[in-house]
Amino acid sequence: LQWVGSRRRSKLPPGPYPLPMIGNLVQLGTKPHQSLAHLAQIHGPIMSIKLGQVTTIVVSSPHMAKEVLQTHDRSFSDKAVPQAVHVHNHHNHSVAFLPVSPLWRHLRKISNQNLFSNNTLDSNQNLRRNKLHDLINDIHQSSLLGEAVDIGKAVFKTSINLLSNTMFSLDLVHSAGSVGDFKDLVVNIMEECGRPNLADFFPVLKIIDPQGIRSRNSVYAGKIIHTFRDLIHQRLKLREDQGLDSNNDMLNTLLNSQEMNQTMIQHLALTLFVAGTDTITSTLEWAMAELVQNEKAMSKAKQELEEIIGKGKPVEESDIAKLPYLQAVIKETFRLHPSVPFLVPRKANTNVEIGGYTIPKGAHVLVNVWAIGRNSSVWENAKVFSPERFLNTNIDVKGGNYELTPFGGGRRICLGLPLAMRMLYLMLGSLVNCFNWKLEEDGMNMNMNMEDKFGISLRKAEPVRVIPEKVM
Ligand code: HEM
Repeated sequence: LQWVGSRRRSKLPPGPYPLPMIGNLVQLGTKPHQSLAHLAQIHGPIMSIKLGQVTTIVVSSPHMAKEVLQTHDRSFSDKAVPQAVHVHNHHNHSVAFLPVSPLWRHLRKISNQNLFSNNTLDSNQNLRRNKLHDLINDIHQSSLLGEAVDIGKAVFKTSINLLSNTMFSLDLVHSAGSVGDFKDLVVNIMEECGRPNLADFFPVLKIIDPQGIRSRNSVYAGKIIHTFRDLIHQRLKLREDQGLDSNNDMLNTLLNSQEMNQTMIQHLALTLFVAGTDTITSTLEWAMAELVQNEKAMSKAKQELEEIIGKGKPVEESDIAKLPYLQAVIKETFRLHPSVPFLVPRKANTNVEIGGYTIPKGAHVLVNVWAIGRNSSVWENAKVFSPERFLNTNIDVKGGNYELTPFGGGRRICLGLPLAMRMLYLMLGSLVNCFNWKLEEDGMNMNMNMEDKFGISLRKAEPVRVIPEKVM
């Protein structure tokens, strides 16, 4: 491994330079977002690290993020596809990993039309309302029993069933008990994709798969793909028996599309389910963790909800625009705990000059949004959870404010952003307005472990377990 430094006007890689801190090298494997943020404080907002045959550029300032995501979007719009994704030919089918190409455009368009456009989302609000009510009922049952709720599990069940209803018109997870299996598969996939893999840096190791990452991921992804394959077969049988498909869902549309075959549908579903469930779950876990420890923010959020929609009621999508404090809580959660801390790594498709450096063609480019969110020259009291900082600003998360880009930006911006935002507001607002919460251990909202765990996404290392009390 070579630390090749961050000198201005240098053509990268000019090194090698000695790595400044061995501790950081060790940490690179387990907490790369933190150690690279630390190195950025010393070496500036653009760094280059060469491991094996791969040069990785890490940018850590809003200005550099803008260079990558907007100014040179075209040059950085392909993805650096990890070996972990080379399973079941997923890299050749997934909208998240395909290079910008006619197939990628088609998959984005068909997903937008059927899932994410404002018209579609407005027309299937009822689905989300129903799944939200299931969530509130589950939590109400726990409150009657005085049981703690594992927020991650509860939210994961809601997210996955919401997606499975939109796509397949059914609940994929029925009981709280069966959430674990599917959640474990998704979490394992994210962890394997984020794990440093020697085969990504030394191509000669690709066949050997020395850490077993590809082979484990093949098993996890295979299980999910089989589930979707069975669902597609059941639907085809139904269409054959009944002569028509009365389900008004995404599967119906995809099966009718000349441009999609069954394999493409399975991989699209895998991409959307994995990308969409882990990110939403971890964001809500962090938001609840911050709120239960921050009495002032929690009571302000409750007060706003009570005034605008009424005490103890679930949030409706039409309420969202009237809830600035809730919106600020979500933004503040994204600032401190972006669920995809480096975005999905990009790959330079040509030599590009940014900020005085030449990024070589083929280099991997990471935008450290975690570091940007905690940078004290960008944010006042950067370490403090304070939703108020967003109350009188126009900063939003839609890819135009480079100090806050949890969904990325440019043409590869998160496809699921419009759905994600609706789900986050609905779930967080309703959890806050329908229940009072205290920590499981002793009710003292002081000592929650706020350590994170890096996969490709950043989750809480320990689950958030909190005891609900129904608001009457
Ligand atoms: C809190 C929620 C979410 C966060 C923070 C998030 C974040 C991200 C990020 C950072 C990227 C990479 C963007 C870039 O490289 O510029 C991405 C891509 C993507 N996301 Fe999300 N995401 C979320 C929810 C969802 C949901 C709900 C879905 C779908 C159901 C989804 C589907 C996708 C897809 C398909 C891509 C790949 C797009 C492409 O490469 O063209 N995401 N997301």
